[in-house]
Amino acid sequence: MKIGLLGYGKMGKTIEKIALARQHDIVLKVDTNTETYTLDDVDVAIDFSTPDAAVDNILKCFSHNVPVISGTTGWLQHYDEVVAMCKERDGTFLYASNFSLGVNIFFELNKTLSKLMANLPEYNISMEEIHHTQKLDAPSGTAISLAEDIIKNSKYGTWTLDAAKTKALHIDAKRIENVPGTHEVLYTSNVDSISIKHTAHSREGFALGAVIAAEWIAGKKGVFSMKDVLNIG
Ligand SMILES: NC(=O)C1=CN([C@@H]2O[C@H](COP(=O)(O)OP(=O)(O)OC[C@H]3O[C@@H](n4cnc5c(N)ncnc54)[C@H](OP(=O)(O)O)[C@@H]3O)[C@@H](O)[C@H]2O)C=CC1
Ligand SMILES: O=C(O)C1=N[C@H](C(=O)O)C[C@H](O)C1
Repeated sequence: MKIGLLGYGKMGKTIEKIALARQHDIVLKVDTNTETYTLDDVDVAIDFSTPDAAVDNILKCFSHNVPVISGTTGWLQHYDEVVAMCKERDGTFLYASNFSLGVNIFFELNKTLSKLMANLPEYNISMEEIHHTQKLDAPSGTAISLAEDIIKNSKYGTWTLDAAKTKALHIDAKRIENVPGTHEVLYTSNVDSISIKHTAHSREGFALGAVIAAEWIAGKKGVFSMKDVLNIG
């Protein structure tokens, strides 16, 4: 498969390594030094760019009839518009806040735990996410996905980064040098605590998931998620 990388930073380079090992060709690498480029030779584009760049990159793929996988976070306020545009253009699109198999299992654990805890308001819920210091967005896209699933079954109507807002689900977003991505959900009552935690040891799990999604999506039309790819949940 001929893959185009829209974003050739930490993730783009990790994806390149894994895609080459799986016998794919990288025919395009785009970063801020790229002045113009064509998608003519690309079978599937993989966007791991920046919150400001992602929407234009994805729409450009729809215009050129190229299936696109996006893992860029921090642009989700435009998700519904992008989905509508994909349908209008009969395009192919898959977004995931986290492509790793482990986190997608963790998403299912989080949903199950939140349902079990739904009628136990004596537990306060909080979350922590830790990432490297170059990360542009906070909280992480993964933390937002986890929070949205918790909120559906809890006393909290929304999430917040502000610990003083005790009526909202607090997400503590920490930035520490070289941390690839850690997420924890914590339930605490007066008598005990329950927590679930996922720790990424490198970026390879995210990159492998994105390449598997690109392999899976080739030849398909529509809007998909990692649940479709992994057949879980
Ligand atoms: N969903 C998931 O599983 C994961 C998602 N992410 C997300 O992926 C994104 C990228 O992460 P990461 O690789 O660590 O970030 P980096 O900052 O290392 O890389 C971003 C890349 O995007 C490039 N870029 C900037 N503007 C554009 C543009 N207009 N078009 C194309 N490329 C552009 C940058 O160029 P230059 O190098 O010239 O600045 C850089 O190469 C983030 O949003 C992050 O949150 C990260 C890991 C996993
Ligand atoms: O920026 C990162 O590095 C990561 N971003 C994603 C997110 O925002 O959830 C996924 C992963 O945690 C790494």
